[in-house]
Amino acid sequence: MQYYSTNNPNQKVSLSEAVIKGLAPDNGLYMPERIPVLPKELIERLPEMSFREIGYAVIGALFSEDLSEKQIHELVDHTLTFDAPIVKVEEDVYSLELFHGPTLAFKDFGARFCSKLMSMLVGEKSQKVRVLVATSGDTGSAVANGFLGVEGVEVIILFPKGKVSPLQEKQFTTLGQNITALEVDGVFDDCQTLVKRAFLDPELNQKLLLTSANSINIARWIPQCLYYFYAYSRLPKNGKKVVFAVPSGNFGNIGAGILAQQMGLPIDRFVAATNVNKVVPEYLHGSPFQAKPSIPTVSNSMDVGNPSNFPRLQALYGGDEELFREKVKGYFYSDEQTVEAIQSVQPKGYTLDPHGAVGYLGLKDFMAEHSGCIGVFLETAHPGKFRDVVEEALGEKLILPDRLAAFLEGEKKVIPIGKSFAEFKGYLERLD
Ligand SMILES: N[C@@H](CCOP(=O)(O)O)C(=O)O
Repeated sequence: MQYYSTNNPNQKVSLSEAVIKGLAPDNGLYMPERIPVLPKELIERLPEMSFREIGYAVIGALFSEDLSEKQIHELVDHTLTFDAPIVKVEEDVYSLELFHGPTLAFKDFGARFCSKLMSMLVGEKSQKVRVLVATSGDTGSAVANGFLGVEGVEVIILFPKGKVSPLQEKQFTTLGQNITALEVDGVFDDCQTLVKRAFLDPELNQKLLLTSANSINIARWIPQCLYYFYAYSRLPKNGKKVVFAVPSGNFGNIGAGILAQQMGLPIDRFVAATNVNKVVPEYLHGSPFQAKPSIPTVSNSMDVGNPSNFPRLQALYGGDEELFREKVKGYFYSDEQTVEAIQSVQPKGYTLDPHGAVGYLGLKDFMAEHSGCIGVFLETAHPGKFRDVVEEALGEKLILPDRLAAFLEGEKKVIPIGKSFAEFKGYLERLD
């Protein structure tokens, strides 16, 4: 299978090149040239299959031209080491809990897959691989964890100073070893711009082997489709139309859901739910797409003003805006609404995190306008990662899972930098 750049469908590369480069040289995102459709019988059999069996079938359909069956099994086994249960919150409303991995966020799936696939494809390179990552909170910790101690790889994480939750920050600034955190005096979009410029800089690429573990890289993006298949297979549908509501920032997660749908998973619609960083909901309501500076919110992982994966969503709908707006419904919410959702759902016995709360609100609004649906919202991170916000909303202390509390022990180590590319480039040029 080859992968084309969203900026030029004729610009195609192999799986290996797409993964190692991360971003296409024309600044486009790589996309599979063909989306394989799974046989109907397989979709019908999903409820009898384990998460890993589903993984072998889905990843096999996408990668079997490039990887052996053994490699596909290794990749899936390495990735799916924890569950992604669906939990009933209300009648016809389910939470897909994606926080049971090592760093308690959905990014663990993609980060684990990405690190494994990269090590398979890079092989015994004599040159050190530098993984550059921009994070608004969760990607940083998942990638740091996924690549910690991997020989021949150095991870450089750029995060916006003061704009990620204290626990998220601890998760990627305390690890040491091959993980370095750069604290950028700016917003997430500045971090994302810096890493993208580095990938396109001829001098840097002459000297260093740079790649990405953000969802711009297909190795991070594609495996996120797996939990849509799994959740669908476990949902008691009772003949109702299935809707997924996805709290969205960089829009990779919802893109992976649309990929699953186009591979034959019978999802009726998607809800793209955001905080006040609402450029995509505005587009879905008919405005032209217009990137804007990001605004800090209580759901900080979604504080993205220029979502990287927007071109990928356009590509998935073949550039048909009408179809895109028909299949994906956009909603956005203020911090007050987010906090109210956390408060109103708690008495039902379920604790939302601020991102899941935005997804829940989007799902409820969609269901109020469309009858006969059953809905799943993605709980993208554990509420404990945002304990300041959640504890204040609920007026009670949260019990942190041990593996989250353990991060509090470490000492924060960062390199502060400004948001100019010259400064970042200077830092990279000094690496040996
Ligand atoms: N929400 C993200 C921002 C980066 O997104 P990615 O999916 O492209 O890595 C974060 O938590 O860092």
